[in-house]
Amino acid sequence: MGVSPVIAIHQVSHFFGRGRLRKQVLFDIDVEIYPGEVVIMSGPSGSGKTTLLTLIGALRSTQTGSLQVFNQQLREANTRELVKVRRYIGYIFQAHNLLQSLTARQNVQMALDLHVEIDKKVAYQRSIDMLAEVGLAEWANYYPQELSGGQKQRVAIARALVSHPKIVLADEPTASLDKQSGRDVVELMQRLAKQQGCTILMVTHDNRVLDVADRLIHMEDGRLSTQDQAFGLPAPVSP
Ligand SMILES: Nc1ncnc2c1ncn2[C@@H]1O[C@H](COP(=O)(O)OP(=O)(O)OP(=O)(O)O)[C@@H](O)[C@H]1O
Repeated sequence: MGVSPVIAIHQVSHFFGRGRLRKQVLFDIDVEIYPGEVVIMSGPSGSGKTTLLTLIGALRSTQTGSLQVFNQQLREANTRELVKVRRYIGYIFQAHNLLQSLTARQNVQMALDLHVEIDKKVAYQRSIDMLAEVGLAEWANYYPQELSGGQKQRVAIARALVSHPKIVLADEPTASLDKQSGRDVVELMQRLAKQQGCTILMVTHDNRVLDVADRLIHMEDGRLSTQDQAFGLPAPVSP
């Protein structure tokens, strides 16, 4: 028996607006993503990448087709089911949306608040350890405005990974970072994901980081095309 996909999307379309303003932004999306894969999605601005990411993240309702995450069908799922799915997903979205009034450690620990089974002391220690993993041990008690862009992005990564999610969804995690910090951030995500065995789906325009992917997928005008291998190389022909 083969490994089952952690994300299975079949014939998913998406529409925004109503009546005359109704506009289709996703067309018959079909894709399966497997445990432990690092998948990078590229594509022009406005092509529908963020929309697809928020559907997979159970942050928006699936309107048509079938979208299964951890074998849970998200189309017509109720709030309780959606919340349950979200608990196993780490989100790294644009502008890192850290809470300015919380320290780096508190921002990270917040992600564990959903997990009532984790004792507060354990949550505290795990947050400190996770910050150390991303190279910010010394910065745990600093506030976001005291950190550089790259450091803030690393706090966001620590927050996304501290609960050991099964899936990490990242929307342009290297935006606003210089070349080296962008590289560092992506390699860090890749390393931590491999350590924790989680799946990463990352949207990026940044050609400099494509090589961390196991697979590239491309969105254009709401349609997804896939390539079997990173770098768009043709698949080897079997003898
Ligand atoms: N809440 C919304 N209401 C109406 N239209 C929307 C909404 N969100 C996105 N759109 C439209 O849907 C299309 C796809 O947007 P989406 O943000 O998914 O693209 P994207 O590929 O992520 O772009 P970018 O790379 O610029 O973030 C765009 O035409 C956008 O204007």
